[in-house]
Amino acid sequence: MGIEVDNVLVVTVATSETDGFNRYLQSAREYRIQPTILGFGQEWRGGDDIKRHAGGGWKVNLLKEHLQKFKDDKEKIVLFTDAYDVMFLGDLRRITENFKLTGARVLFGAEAFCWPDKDLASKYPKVENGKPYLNSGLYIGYMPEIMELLERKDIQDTDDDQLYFTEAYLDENLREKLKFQLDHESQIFQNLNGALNEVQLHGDGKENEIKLKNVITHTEPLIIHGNGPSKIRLNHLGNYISKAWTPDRSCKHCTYGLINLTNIDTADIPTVLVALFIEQATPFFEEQLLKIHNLHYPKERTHLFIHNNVKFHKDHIKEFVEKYGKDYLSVKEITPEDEISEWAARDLSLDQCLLKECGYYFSVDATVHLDNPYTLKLLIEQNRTVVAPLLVRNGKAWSNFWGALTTDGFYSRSDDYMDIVYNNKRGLWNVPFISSAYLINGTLLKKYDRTKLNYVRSNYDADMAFCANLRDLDVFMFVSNRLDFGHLVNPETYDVTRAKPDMYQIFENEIDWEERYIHEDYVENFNPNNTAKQPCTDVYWFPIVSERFCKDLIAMMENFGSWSDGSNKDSRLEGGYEAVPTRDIHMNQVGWERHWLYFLQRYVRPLQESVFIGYEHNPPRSLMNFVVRYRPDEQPSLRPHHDSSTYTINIALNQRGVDYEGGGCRFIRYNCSVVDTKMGWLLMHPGKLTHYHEGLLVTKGTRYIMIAFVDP
Ligand SMILES: O=C(O)CCC(=O)C(=O)O
Ligand SMILES: [Fe+2]
Repeated sequence: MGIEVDNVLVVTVATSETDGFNRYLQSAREYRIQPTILGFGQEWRGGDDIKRHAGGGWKVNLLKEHLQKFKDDKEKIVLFTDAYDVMFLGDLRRITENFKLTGARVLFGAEAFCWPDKDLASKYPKVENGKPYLNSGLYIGYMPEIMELLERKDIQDTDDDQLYFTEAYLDENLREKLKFQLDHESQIFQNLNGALNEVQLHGDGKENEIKLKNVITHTEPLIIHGNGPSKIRLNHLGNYISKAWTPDRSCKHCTYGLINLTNIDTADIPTVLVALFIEQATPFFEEQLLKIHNLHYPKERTHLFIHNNVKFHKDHIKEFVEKYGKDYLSVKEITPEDEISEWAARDLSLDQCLLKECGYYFSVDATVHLDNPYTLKLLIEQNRTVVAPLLVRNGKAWSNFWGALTTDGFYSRSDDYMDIVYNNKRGLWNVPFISSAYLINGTLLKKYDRTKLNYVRSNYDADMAFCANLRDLDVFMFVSNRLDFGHLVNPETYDVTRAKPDMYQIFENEIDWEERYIHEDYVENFNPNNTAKQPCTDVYWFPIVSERFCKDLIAMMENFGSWSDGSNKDSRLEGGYEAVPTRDIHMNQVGWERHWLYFLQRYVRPLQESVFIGYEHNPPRSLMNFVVRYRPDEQPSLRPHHDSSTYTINIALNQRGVDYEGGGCRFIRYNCSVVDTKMGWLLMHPGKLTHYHEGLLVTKGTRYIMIAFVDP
């Protein structure tokens, strides 16, 4: 074709560095295109709102002025594009080749809507295929024709540029004279508005590039323009196209603009305001706080802002602040008594960040567990205006981002949502909604005050309002799953009217539950190099639950308080009679039976199967599940007996020598006692025939054990 790409002048207008502008530049760099940027650093003069196409005459005037010095170069080609909502998808050679093939001397992008004056639609020539109407965000042409078009008549800065070019195009004589055409079928220009269903992504393994195809016109557009309301879709496509993410699954745009905080003196590390929001009672909150505290980021560069709206968590916050508060640069605490709403508190936290001249703002909700202590550092190093770590409820598709939006701004699932949530795809994703935890660069807070950047909007909750505002400001929201950062706990069934409500969360938040309540050495029980401890014949001894479990279970029982009276009459049992009564409380009396049975199946059964080989009963059946209390002045011991079980488990809930003296379990046939029981360890023994046993005398204090008669 004989076109020198350096004879193409690529021009755009951008007044400031926005996320969209950075994306535009990155796409240009990807195809070795060097655009000239007009208007940079200036106040926008082209009318109210660049995005709505109203106005924009300034762009025409800037270009006209800029081209003066080139206007005698008749062979020069001018390619004009908008900037904030445009990406290059191919290089200048392909763009100019396709241009030449059209035979036009001036070629504008086409779109589905006649804008800004829809009454002009009837004046347009009919087209068979493709889009009929002119869009002025993307165009290309030879210098003489472009100049003639630009100089056709005066245009005010605030006049509408699209109307200006439309009028020229609708002038049939001029159209003929300038060989002025529209790219109806997107040979080069893809305006996205009104064409959302026409474009698809196709992986091209050979070129290791994901290509945009127009499946209606069967073309591969080379420049895309997210005009009007199609920006959200462009943001989505932009995660892939322009080699942002390649078919070999590498995230190329992830590494763009990274900064490095390693080897920086602490004094030079940017300050961060960590804003913590406790808006509803949330399980495993103590761990949540510790994970924030354990972030590898200097505390002397960290401000804390805490909005606690939940009385239940007051003590957690109090303890935390008392213990660690002094480590931080500052701590600001808003309590439930302050009665400040979520949106107001979030607004306040942004102001607090400004007040402290923070480098970054990091918002974290009570449900967020930052398991990766490098999260904050990594997010800062990612160097985006707004970036969230991907957080997902364990084993669920519930996450802290939305991949797409409905037209009224609510949740909609993008085609890649599951792949991202399950980490089938790893990368940095520009999405329309994030929540729960996100980092904001302090420069954004300086740029927009609380009239633009806030958490208030009717019908929207605080998060949705904030994201809607960010979208309106064309600020990108990225969510990253380049690494694992943490997870979300599920607060839905958390019932703080119970004593120790976290104990009840074994189903909804199993992994957190396990982390807190299962003995740290539990997995060692399955280490093939270990043989199970056997303090008496066929009595096995396993670490199973944490000290916290023991304490919480005792607290659940003592809170309930109605211990049985130790007589043979027991209305809780089917027969109403207990031959060998203890002072006890059954699991079902504290609403914990279902949980306990699950615990038996999940944690106890595998232990049983590992020592009593060949006996399998899944799920284990157990009707008698209870906590026993021994006291010298109440019931201090239990006479010899058999249990109605295939096997019995007996968990020590407190400590001999600390909480009580004496006690233990004696197996009479073997003349063998286990007295040095260990908190959180269980004894497992056959219930009948061979293991006739008794509970030994407690001489001082209180002994608690947890008993289950499995498979009676
Ligand atoms: O005190 C003990 O350890 C034994 C308790 C017992 O055997 C039972 O409750 O059935
Ligand atoms: Fe027993």
